[in-house]
Amino acid sequence: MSTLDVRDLFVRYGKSIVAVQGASIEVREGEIVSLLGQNGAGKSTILKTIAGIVAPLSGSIAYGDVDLTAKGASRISAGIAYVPEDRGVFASLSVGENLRLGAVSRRDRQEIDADVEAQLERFPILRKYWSRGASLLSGGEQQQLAIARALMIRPRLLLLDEPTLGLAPIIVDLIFDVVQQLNAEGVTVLLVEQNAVRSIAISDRSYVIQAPGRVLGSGDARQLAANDEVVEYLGFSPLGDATERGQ
Ligand SMILES: Nc1ncnc2c1ncn2[C@@H]1O[C@H](COP(=O)(O)OP(=O)(O)OP(=O)(O)O)[C@@H](O)[C@H]1O
Repeated sequence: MSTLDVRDLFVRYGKSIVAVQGASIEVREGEIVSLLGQNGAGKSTILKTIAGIVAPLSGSIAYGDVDLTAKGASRISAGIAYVPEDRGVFASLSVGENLRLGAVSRRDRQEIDADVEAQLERFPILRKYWSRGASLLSGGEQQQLAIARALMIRPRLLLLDEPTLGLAPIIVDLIFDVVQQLNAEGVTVLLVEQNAVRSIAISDRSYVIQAPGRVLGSGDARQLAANDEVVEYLGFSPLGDATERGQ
């Protein structure tokens, strides 16, 4: 059982911008956990630090017995895949080339082919546009490509940053469905989302993050709903009962 254990994380940009201030987060194997909060709360920075894109000032990040703050710690070897908010697809490459790039660290050619096929089954639009330049895809199609590419490392833990941001409702439904499907297949998911209602509904637990990068409260929908500060900050009760405020 590998648990992602983030403890007392502090992250600064430059000398003066404190983005994360003492956040501690735990994601147990098999869970869907979401990080919720307003713009600028520090959610993306927490995810980027776990993904190794940003270095923490202090604090520890461990996945099972792997110390992810150690120099040269490989997320890919640890089984961690990251889908950034900007999706990070290579605009000058085709859909197929982008997808195959996700397996660049692997040598098992036949299994890679099988995994490509599995992703094309999961996301039929990628089969349709296999040879098309990735820059020609819509935002929702690019998001599907970004998730499919991340899955090509066969992650045990998937980090998703705002996967539904700016997408049409039907694609938002598809992405939330995919997250649940992947979880049912055994992938642990840490999700940063603006869509707090949908995220809480599919998550085992959520962390509500308040600027600058502090955990205001955490737990399942019932526990969040019992926390007045969290309900006040979110502007609604996660249980959708009579305590609903402003939404
Ligand atoms: N590259 C950067 N350089 C300087 N400051 C940054 C940088 N990235 C983020 N910040 C600042 O760090 C704080 C946390 O930002 P972060 O993006 O982590 O928040 P967030 O909760 O993910 O918000 P959003 O939902 O808007 O992405 C904000 O004050 C933001 O302006």
